[in-house]
Amino acid sequence: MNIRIGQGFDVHAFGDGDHVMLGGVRVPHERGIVAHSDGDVVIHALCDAMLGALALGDIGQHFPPSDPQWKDADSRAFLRHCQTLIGERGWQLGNADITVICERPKVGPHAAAMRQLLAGDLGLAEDAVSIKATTTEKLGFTGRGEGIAAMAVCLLVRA
Ligand SMILES: Nc1ccn([C@@H]2O[C@H](COP(=O)(O)O)[C@@H](O)[C@H]2O)c(=O)n1
Ligand SMILES: C[C@@]1(CO)OP(=O)(O)OP(=O)(O)OC[C@H]1O
Repeated sequence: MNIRIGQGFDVHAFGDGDHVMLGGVRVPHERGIVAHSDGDVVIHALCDAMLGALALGDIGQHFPPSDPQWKDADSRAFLRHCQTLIGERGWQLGNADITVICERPKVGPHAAAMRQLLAGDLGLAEDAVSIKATTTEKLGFTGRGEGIAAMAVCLLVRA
């Protein structure tokens, strides 16, 4: 087969702070994120999609939350690592589609910046990186504003 598909999902709770990192973009918010790293759910979900397409486990196996090396880490380092793994195995990322799930912050105003940054990091055209967002109509933990979630799907093609 010359194509592979991968999917990823991540959740983080809101905590103290004044911003959330989403797709490498610092988004002002009245809450922060509880996480070992910078808590970027967009990048974590995307990394899990990339690792899933390679059947190489998940982000926690590559960057254990018990390892102080990853405390407050910039999640873009995880993304670059996953991109390297893809290249080493003779694949290249075709496209990625990501959905952020939260009531707030509003993602739409920051989506273009996220696409630009992620596409740059991944060596892709911006139209190969999609960022979408939805609320859960005030239902569940995202609806109550307790946390934020992201889902990602990606396609790998033979290099
Ligand atoms: N955090 C969010 C959530 C949603 N959006 C945008 O609003 C649209 C409507 O959301 P519904 O959950 O009511 O369907 C959605 O399609 C997004 O365009 C957003 O930007 N940020
Ligand atoms: C990213 C890592 C890094 O230690 O920790 P967290 O920032 O807590 O994020 P999570 O989505 O739980 O993924 C696990 C870890 O790999």
